[in-house]
Amino acid sequence: MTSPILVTGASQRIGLAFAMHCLEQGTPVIATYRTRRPAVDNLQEAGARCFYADFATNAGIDAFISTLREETASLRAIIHNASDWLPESPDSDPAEVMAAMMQIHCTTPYRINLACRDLLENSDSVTDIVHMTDYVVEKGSAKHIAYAASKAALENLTLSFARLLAPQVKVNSVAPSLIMFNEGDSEAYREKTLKKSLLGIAPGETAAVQALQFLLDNPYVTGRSIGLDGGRPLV
Ligand SMILES: NC(=O)C1=CN([C@@H]2O[C@H](COP(=O)(O)OP(=O)(O)OC[C@H]3O[C@@H](n4cnc5c(N)ncnc54)[C@H](OP(=O)(O)O)[C@@H]3O)[C@@H](O)[C@H]2O)C=CC1
Ligand SMILES: Nc1nc2c(c(=O)[nH]1)N=C([C@H](O)[C@@H](O)CO)CN2
Repeated sequence: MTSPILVTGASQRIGLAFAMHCLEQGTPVIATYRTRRPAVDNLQEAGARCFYADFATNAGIDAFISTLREETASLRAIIHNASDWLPESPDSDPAEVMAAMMQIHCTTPYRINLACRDLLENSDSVTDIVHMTDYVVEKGSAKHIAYAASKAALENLTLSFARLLAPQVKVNSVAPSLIMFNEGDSEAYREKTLKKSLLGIAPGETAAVQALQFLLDNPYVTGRSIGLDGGRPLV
């Protein structure tokens, strides 16, 4: 019996695309959502076990961990995808922005990895954790300072958990820059952002799905970050 892959934040975009990809490959999926969209119904109909989870509080994290442990005795992989891209703004409290960013991008993966490591180790084959970080870990961000810092913390978790869990569990990051725009992104923003990379495209979810599948398939990569950035560092 193939152990399931946990994908957090799977109600839309990259998380949804990877969850669907896993199901199409015949791999069971446990997916979390915070907003019940029609896509979650589609995911459920495709065979995923979908659970509500709001990681904004530690109680929310712990409630999901309890649900997960009731649901399965083993995991093939954990994909920490859930994320909020919060900018600094004049009407937001910097302390609240930093707390929210560290909660979703650092505390949530940290607590789930520690509480569920045995589910990954209860496997007769090597298993995986993947943290979805961000290109800005390398460069910082003037407009998403707390976000970038929290993703840098997540990147460091990759190093620590790779040390802690080897050789049974591989732990890596995928560090995207622009993958896909959000509804409401202006034409001016889109044009400006596309110019930030050598390849000048927004590749869409498939690029992220391919990177994630590469990490799950490759037996000799751990503690590393796969840059998914169209050559942005060279611009
Ligand atoms: N898209 C891009 O171009 C880029 C993406 N990345 C990273 O890749 C990953 C996927 O990106 P993308 O698909 O755009 O992500 P989204 O912005 O679509 O966020 C993914 C999901 O995270 C969930 N989420 C947010 N906050 C919480 C919370 N407190 N508790 C539980 N779930 C929460 C949301 O759930 P719901 O909608 O159900 O409320 C959302 O659907 C992210 O980690 C992102 O930072 C990095 C660089 C570029
Ligand atoms: N959780 C999210 N994180 C990020 C998103 C997003 O939509 N959701 N988008 C970006 C941008 O595409 C950026 O990489 C390019 O401007 C970054 N993080």
